[in-house]
Amino acid sequence: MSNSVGVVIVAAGRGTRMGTVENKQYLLLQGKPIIVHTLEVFQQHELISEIVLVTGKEDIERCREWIQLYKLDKVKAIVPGGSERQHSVHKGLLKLTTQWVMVHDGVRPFVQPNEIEACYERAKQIGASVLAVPVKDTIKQVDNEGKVLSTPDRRSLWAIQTPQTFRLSELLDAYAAAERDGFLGTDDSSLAERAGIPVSVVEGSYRNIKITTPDDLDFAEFTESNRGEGQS
Ligand SMILES: Nc1ccn([C@@H]2O[C@H](COP(=O)(O)OP(=O)(O)OP(=O)(O)O)[C@@H](O)[C@H]2O)c(=O)n1
Ligand SMILES: C[C@](O)(CO)[C@H](O)COP(=O)(O)O
Repeated sequence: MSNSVGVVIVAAGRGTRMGTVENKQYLLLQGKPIIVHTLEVFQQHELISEIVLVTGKEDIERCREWIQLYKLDKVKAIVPGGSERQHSVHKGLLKLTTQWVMVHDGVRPFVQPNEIEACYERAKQIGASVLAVPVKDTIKQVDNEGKVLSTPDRRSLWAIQTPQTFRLSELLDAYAAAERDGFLGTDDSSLAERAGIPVSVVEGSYRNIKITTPDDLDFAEFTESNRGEGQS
């Protein structure tokens, strides 16, 4: 239990922006479901002792079969998700028994082992951490009619990824508070921030994409087929 690290991998989304019949987390990348690629990164990491996988209720059985087939023996539970990502994460958190938790999107298969380690080290120092990259484009705030309202200073803007790392007890409290207050966030850190938990960014890689739209699949195929050929 002391300094043990578990991970909740959420894969209960519908993938509406991808628009495929098959849910995007189960599409094949080099012959293997995307969710299996993601699970393998954490299965193979020495820091991680437990994995909780959150999926659609109708997908639990096939996920169980893949877990057997690919020998993913760190997966301690497969739980059905909720209607929003936040609900899915919450259900997963309730199954973990470790001191620390990483929350990771099932559709981010390109996270690197050294990034996982850096996230954990920073969380131990600060309280919590999120993997992120500085934004490369100029960002504008725009109103509903398309009128530009402002141009925030890019130097303070980061695009946030996963994993996001917390003390499990603190994140559970933050989730309970969000539910009580009816707060819905698009990431886990936003719940921690409103609970007063200090969060630090860890600079990651632009390759750690969330596979969201069809163009992301082209990138994913390219990256996976070039693995081991100079790609980190
Ligand atoms: N109710 C939900 C919604 C999302 N997720 C998971 O959260 C991650 C990030 O969500 P996103 O990529 O936006 O997935 P979807 O919600 O599936 O996509 P979309 O918004 O296009 O429908 C994904 O691994 C997704 O499966 C989840 O577990 N439960
Ligand atoms: C958690 C996340 O991946 C960080 O970028 C992202 O916020 C998930 O948001 P989505 O709207 O569910 O894609």
